[in-house]
Amino acid sequence: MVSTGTAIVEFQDVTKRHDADPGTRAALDGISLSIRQGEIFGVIGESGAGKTTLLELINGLTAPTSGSLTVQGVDVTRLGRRGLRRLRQRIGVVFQGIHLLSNRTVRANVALPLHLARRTDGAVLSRAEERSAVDEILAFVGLSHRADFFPAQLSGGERQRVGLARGLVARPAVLLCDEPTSSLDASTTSEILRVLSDARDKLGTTVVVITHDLDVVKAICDRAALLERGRLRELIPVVKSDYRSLPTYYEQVKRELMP
Ligand SMILES: Nc1ncnc2c1ncn2[C@@H]1O[C@H](COP(=O)(O)OP(=O)(O)OP(=O)(O)O)[C@@H](O)[C@H]1O
Repeated sequence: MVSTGTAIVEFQDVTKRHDADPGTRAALDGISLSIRQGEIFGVIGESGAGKTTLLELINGLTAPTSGSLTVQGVDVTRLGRRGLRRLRQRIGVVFQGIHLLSNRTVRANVALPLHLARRTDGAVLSRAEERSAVDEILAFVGLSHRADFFPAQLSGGERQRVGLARGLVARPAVLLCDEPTSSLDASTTSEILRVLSDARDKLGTTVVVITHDLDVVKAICDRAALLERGRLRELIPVVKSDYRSLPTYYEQVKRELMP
């Protein structure tokens, strides 16, 4: 699926102050931008630029101090607790550190968002539907053979893919990812980028991804917002390469260490 051009997330003059003191710099200051349905949208900028705050606003984890923010046409600043819970069910998250439950299997970790939806809003899926949703998404991220493993038995890249499966299992309209490839080697990064590209192309998910790695932006993003000290410095249409053309780990070692 390609981007339809319809806005799915819209910031209008959004400012966020974490600190009530007007003397301190706002984490985000007068941000206006639209994220289009079906695109992979990068969020880049130096440490402290406001990237995580931007993601937390989309998810309703924190509220704007001023301005308006809509997700699928709904003004998130006007939502009560129940509305926010519903919003979060339509938004998958893969935050830094993943936080898998170490005493649960891969399958149980991935099923977690479905269980939470069941607890908060009654049974959404039957147990059989739930199991097949988990099986399908594990196949999608290439981890069917790890379903009954525990997180400690997995590699870092596999754990990250479990995090992506958990973020996608409820088939969210939007997937928010904070540094999904940090501290992964080149080949593992490529695997993660394939899953994100497939999520957009095959599941129609809109993906918003924070990254410090500009190769990641070039490989999968349609556009990227460059934040600087809380302001939108540039909105960049990305001239894409392809995640499959990223150098392998061996090629990187050769280039950097064996010139
Ligand atoms: N909960 C909070 N309370 C107070 N200040 C905060 C809070 N969260 C973030 N900030 C401040 O808001 C600004 C933006 O932080 P944010 O985490 O959004 O930046 P970032 O671009 O994600 O940084 P990094 O790349 O280091 O994760 C920073 O000055 C930060 O110190």
